[in-house]
Amino acid sequence: MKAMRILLKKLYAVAGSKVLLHLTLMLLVSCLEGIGIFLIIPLLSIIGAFDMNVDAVPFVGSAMKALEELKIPLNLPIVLAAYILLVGGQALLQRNQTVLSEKISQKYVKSLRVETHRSLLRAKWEFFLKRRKSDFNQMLSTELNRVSRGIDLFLMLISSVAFTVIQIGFAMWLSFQLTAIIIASGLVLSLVSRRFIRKSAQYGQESSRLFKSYFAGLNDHFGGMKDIKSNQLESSHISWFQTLAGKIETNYLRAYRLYANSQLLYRVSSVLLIAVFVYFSITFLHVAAEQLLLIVLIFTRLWPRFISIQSSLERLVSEMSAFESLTTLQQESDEAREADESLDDEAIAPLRVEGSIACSGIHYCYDGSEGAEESEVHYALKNINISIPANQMTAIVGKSGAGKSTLVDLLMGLIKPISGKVLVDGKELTDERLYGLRQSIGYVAQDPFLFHGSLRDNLKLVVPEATDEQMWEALSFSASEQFVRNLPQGLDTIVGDRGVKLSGGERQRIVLARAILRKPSILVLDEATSALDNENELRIKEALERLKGKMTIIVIAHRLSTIRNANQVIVLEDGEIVQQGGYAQLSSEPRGVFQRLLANQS
Ligand SMILES: Nc1ncnc2c1ncn2[C@@H]1O[C@H](COP(=O)(O)OP(=O)(O)OP(=O)(O)O)[C@@H](O)[C@H]1O
Repeated sequence: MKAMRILLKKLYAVAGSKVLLHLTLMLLVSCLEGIGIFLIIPLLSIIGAFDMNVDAVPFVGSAMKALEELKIPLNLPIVLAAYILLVGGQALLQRNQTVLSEKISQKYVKSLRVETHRSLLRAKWEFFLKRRKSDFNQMLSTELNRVSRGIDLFLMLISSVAFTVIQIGFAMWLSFQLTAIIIASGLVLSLVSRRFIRKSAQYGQESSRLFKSYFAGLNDHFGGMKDIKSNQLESSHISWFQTLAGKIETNYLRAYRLYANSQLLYRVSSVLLIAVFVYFSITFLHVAAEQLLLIVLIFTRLWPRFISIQSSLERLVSEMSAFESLTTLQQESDEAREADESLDDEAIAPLRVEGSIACSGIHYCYDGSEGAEESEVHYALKNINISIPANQMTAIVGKSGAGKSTLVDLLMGLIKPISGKVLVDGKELTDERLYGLRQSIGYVAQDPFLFHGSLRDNLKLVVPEATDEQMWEALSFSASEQFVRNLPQGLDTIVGDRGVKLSGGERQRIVLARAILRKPSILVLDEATSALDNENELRIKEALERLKGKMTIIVIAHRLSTIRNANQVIVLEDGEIVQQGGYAQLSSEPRGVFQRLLANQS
C-alpha cells in the first residue's frame, strides 16, 4: 500500500496534468459508450426487431420527445448517423487516450530511470561495496520494464473504474434494484478475488528474487568466462542455470495459472449471475422487456469491467514488487549520497595539497561494528597515523590482505573511517574539499578498467578537449606510445569490453596514460606495474622519477623494485603500520617485515 502511495505521488508529480486529461478523456469515452447503448433501443424499434414502448426507457423517451418537438424524424438513417457519430467520436477519443496513456507511462519510466541512475552514481563507494553489480543491471532493465507495465495497468485500472462508475450511474437510472444486485455481486467477487491478489503479489516478489539471481549468474558467468573455459566448469554452471531457468518457468506458470483460474471463475460467475438476474427480473420485479434488454446490455458491459478491475489489480500488485525494489534501491542510494547535490563537479576547484595528506588514529572495518564486541570486530585498518608529504613519492607495501588498497581508498575519501580523521594540510575533509581532492587525483586501479570504445574515447573520457599531441605525450609517459603506434588503427583501435583486446600490461599502461592526461597533482597507483615486463616497469619507474617533486605520488606495489626511489615506505601488516621510513633504512632493519618481503622477492 505504501508503495502504491509513493507511485501515485510520483505519477502526479511527473505527469499530473496529463493524468487528469487522461481521466477526463476516459470519462468522455465512457459517457459516449453509455449513450451508444441507449441508442440501440430506438434502433431495434425502428428496424422492427421489437415492438417497444421507447417512452418507458429513461433518457431515450425524453430524447425522442425532444426530437419530435424539433420536428426531426426518427428514421433509420438518422439513428444510424447518430450511432456512427457516437462510435466514431468514441474511437477517436479512445485513440488519443491510448497515446496519452503511453506518454504518461514512458514519461514516468524515464523519470524513474534517470532518477535511479543519478542517485546510484551519487552514492558513496561504500554503498557499492555491500551490493552486487548485477542487482543494478536488473533494476535498470527488467524491473523498470515491469514498472512500465505496472503504470499501463494502473491507467487501465482507473479507466475501468471510471467506466464502471459511469455505467453504474446509467444502470441505476434504469433500475435501482437490479443495479444494486450487480454491485453486491461485484463486492462478493472482490472478496473472493482477494486471495488471487495476495497470491499474485507473492509470485511478483518471487519473480523479483529469481531475476536477481538470474542477473547475478549472468554477470558471474560471462565475467568469468575465461576461468570457466580453462577450468572446464561449464557443466556445473549449465546445471545451475537450468535449475534457475526451471524455477523462473514454474513461477511464471504458477502466476499464469492463477490468472487463468481467476478469469475462469469470473466468466462462469458472470454466466450464472446473468441467468439468475434475468430470472429474478422477470419473475419477481416484472421489469418491462425493453428495460430488461437495456439492463442486460449494460450488465454485459459492466460485468466484464468488474472482471477487468480485478484482473488489472491482480497483475498490478504482481508488478508492484518491482516498483518497491526500485524505490527501496533509490531510497538507500539517496541515504548513501556522497555529497550535497548542489555541489557541482564543474564549479569545484581542484584542491592543491601544499603540505601533506595525513591519517590520525584511523580505524576501519568493512562490515560495520555497531553492536559487535570489540574482540569480534575484524579491522581492515587499525590505529593508522601517517603523513604523506606533498610532491613526494610514498610507497605502501605489505602482504596480500594487509590493508593497502583500503588505506588508499581512505586517503581518496572513497570510504570513511569508523574512528580517526583524514587531514589535508591539517584540515579535515568536508564534502566540498573531498570533491576538490578527487579532482586533483589521477588513479590507476589494481584491475584497470577501459570502456568499450576506441583508445581515443577512453583517453578523452577524463579530458574531453585533449588534443592528439597531449594524448601521445601521455602515452609516451606511460611507455605505451610504441605499441599504440604499431596498432593498425592507432588511437582509433577499439579496445573491446573492459579492454579485453589488450594485454594486462597494455591495459595498465593505457589507464596510466589516462590518469596522467588529467595532469593530476596527486597520482595514485594501485599495483599499476604488476602486469608489466621488466623493460616497461623500468620505463614507468623512470617516468615516476621525473614526476617526483612535481606531484604527490602514492604507489602500492608488490614488486618492490618499482618503489626503490620512493621518499617514504609504509609497511602494513594485518591492518597495522609495522614499519615506516626510507627504502634504504627499512631494508637495513634486521628481522623487519620489509626485509622479509625483500627476501621473498629476491
Ligand atoms: N569489500 C570488502 N568487504 C569486506 N572485506 C573486505 C573488502 N575488501 C577488502 N576486505 C578485507 O579487508 C582486508 C584488507 O584488504 P585490502 O584489499 O585493503 O588488502 P590489500 O593489502 O590491498 O590486498 P592485495 O594486495 O591482495 O590487494 C582484507 O582482510 C580483506 O579481506
